[in-house]
Amino acid sequence: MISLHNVTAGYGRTQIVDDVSVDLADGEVVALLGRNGMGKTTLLRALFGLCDVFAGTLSTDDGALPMGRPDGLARSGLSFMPDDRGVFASLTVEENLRLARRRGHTPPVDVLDVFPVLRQRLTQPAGQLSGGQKQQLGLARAMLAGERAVVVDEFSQGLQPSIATAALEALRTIAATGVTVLLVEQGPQLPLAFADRVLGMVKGRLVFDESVQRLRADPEPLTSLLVVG
Ligand SMILES: Nc1ncnc2c1ncn2[C@@H]1O[C@H](COP(=O)(O)OP(=O)(O)OP(=O)(O)O)[C@@H](O)[C@H]1O
Repeated sequence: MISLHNVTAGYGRTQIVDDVSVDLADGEVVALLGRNGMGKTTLLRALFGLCDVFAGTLSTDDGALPMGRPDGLARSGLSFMPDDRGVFASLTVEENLRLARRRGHTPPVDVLDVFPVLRQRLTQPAGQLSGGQKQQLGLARAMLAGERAVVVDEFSQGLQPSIATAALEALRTIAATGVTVLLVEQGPQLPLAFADRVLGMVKGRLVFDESVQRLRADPEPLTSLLVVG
């Protein structure tokens, strides 16, 4: 279990994320949804120290995790793909992948099978990749590094639907080994097909926490969350 307690965060004096608490189970695939500007990215950034954290804690069953310390979280097996994808432009695809790999940890998927274009471009600098290819490299890196949790912002940005589906199938396989997966996604389609649970954010607060099983039967709450009223 990964638990966030009373996380409040923002930029400078501006508070964006407002007192967010949530538990994420081992092996669970959770989608964080909400309209533009509601604070989804800021919540993920808070965990990994990429904005100002005013209050809150992050913990697992084993104890507290160093919220806001990307190096400490990486050592604890939490990986993060930020919205700019977090790849090293001057390093080759192969070097980017090698740096993400954790010693002693082999994910249950071969990322080069999930993203075949990366195999063709192993020797190319990541900076020369297209936007969609960088997204695939960022996801591959997150999959390699996430021994305990994989956290991904703007999951399907720039991905062809078939690649997004392959990536989600891979993340499900990874989750089946007990890794927690948390994804920010724009639309409801992929979460409804692949996630276990949907969290909804409005104006920095989590206002919605529902199993996908229930949402498949009645998607109306999702529509209210995502459509500008
Ligand atoms: N670096 C920043 N400095 C100040 N305000 C920011 C910064 N980044 C984002 N914000 C503001 O924080 C609020 C929440 O933005 P955030 O990116 O977290 O939302 P989001 O739900 O992820 O939306 P989107 O899907 O558009 O990325 C917005 O009002 C945004 O303008």
